[in-house]
Amino acid sequence: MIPSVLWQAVVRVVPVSTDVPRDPDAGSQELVVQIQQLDPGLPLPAYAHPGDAGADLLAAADISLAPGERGLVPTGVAIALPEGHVALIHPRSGLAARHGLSIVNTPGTVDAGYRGEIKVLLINHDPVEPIELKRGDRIAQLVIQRVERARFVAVDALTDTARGAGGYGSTGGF
Ligand SMILES: O=c1ccn([C@H]2C[C@H](O)[C@@H](COP(=O)(O)OP(=O)(O)OP(=O)(O)O)O2)c(=O)[nH]1
Ligand SMILES: [Mg+2]
Repeated sequence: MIPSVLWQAVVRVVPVSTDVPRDPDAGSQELVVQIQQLDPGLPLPAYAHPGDAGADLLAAADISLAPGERGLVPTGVAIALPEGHVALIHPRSGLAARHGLSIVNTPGTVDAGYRGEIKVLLINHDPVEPIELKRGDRIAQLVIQRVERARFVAVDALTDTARGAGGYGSTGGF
């Protein structure tokens, strides 16, 4: 039996085994992701601040959305995510708050095996005002995460939990 303090020390020094490429100059937080510029005139997606979770995606075309209208907007980039990762396309809160701009399928899912152009399915939720977007505008943000793949095992009954089948407001609300 290893004492808890010693066990924690052991856990801390054991290197995590991973075959995901990492930039040796950028510390362990940065994952290297290959990106193809399908529209070389546009800057690459970028993080606005250190520590940001999302890299801003740019519109590769002008687009006008009438109230309630949606549109599939090209971003001019394709990526090759390392296996075991996903890129999620999230709305930008500023555009949502100011203009009612969101994403129909939020968050959009970019699979590790996808090599096509990343596109953003925008929607104008404003009931009155159209939204005019210009090529180069930052329209969404890409959050890259590790992801698990499940092996689904069929069983007759699931394990018991405190929540059980309660949901959809089972704990109350306002
Ligand atoms: O907002 C999005 C959502 C998806 N994709 C691309 C990447 C993703 O890997 C692929 C398929 O997306 P998804 O699985 O969500 O769509 P589907 O309707 O299930 O299509 P498919 O049958 O091709 O999987 O389309 C985007 O570029 N933007
Ligand atoms: Mg799919």
